[in-house]
Amino acid sequence: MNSIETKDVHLYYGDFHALKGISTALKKNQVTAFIGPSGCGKSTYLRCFNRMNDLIDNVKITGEILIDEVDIYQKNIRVDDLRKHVGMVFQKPNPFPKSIFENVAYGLRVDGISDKAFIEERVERSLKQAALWEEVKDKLKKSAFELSGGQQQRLCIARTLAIEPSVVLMDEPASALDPISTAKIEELIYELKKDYTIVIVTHNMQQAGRVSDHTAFFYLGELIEYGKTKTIFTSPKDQRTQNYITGRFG
Ligand SMILES: Nc1ncnc2c1ncn2[C@@H]1O[C@H](COP(=O)(O)OP(=O)(O)OP(=O)(O)O)[C@@H](O)[C@H]1O
Repeated sequence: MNSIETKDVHLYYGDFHALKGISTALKKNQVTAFIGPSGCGKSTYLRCFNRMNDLIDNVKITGEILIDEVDIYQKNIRVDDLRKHVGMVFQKPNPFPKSIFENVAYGLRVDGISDKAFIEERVERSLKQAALWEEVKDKLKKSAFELSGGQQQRLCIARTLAIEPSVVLMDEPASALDPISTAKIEELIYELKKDYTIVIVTHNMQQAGRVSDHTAFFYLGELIEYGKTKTIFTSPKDQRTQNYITGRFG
């Protein structure tokens, strides 16, 4: 079953044609990695899935994007609801200036939930899912800024999970982290796919190889090749994919 399906997606930043007719079907409960040289459109395409590009002036998008069979660019879509369904984790951890607990509870409170026991249960569950609970359970009232970078990133993941999205988008989630924190995030991604569909942008090809089931290779705004990660890395069909994965450019 597919979680994300796109048909002939084009995106323009003003006159600049950044995405050139991208069609894909990304499977549910799988990890898909987007790879490709800098500036090829990976993040732009990822940001289409929760309409983050709406925030940028002068952007024009054509084509169709369905998430869990709903056309997310239809007129009657509420973007707030879409972003609950499609969560996002950014490159740099961006916790709020609040306690660890309140960071995770934030989305629930914004949603109008006030049941204390419910919130406590959901915060604990989300921190456990993000493999952070054991490290923070005795200091939930402390500021999120007291955590290490890697812990802050797992906190941001917990914050995203707390509102029970179906899809989690990750834009280079480990690129600002040390190797041990990176390994933790990778393990976590692997675990999370049981419950979520995950799309990750990464520059790190070993990482794509370790965490993803499917890989999409982008070049100059086009999707060049998409398939099982193993196949893309061992026997790509397109010469450009071959050149990229063997380090000949990018
Ligand atoms: N807000 C914007 N306004 C104008 N052009 C943009 C904007 N954001 C991105 N671009 C351009 O669109 C193209 C694709 O950028 P994008 O960030 O999606 O690439 P990327 O593959 O994610 O790159 P990187 O790996 O370096 O993050 C680039 O040429 C970039 O300069």
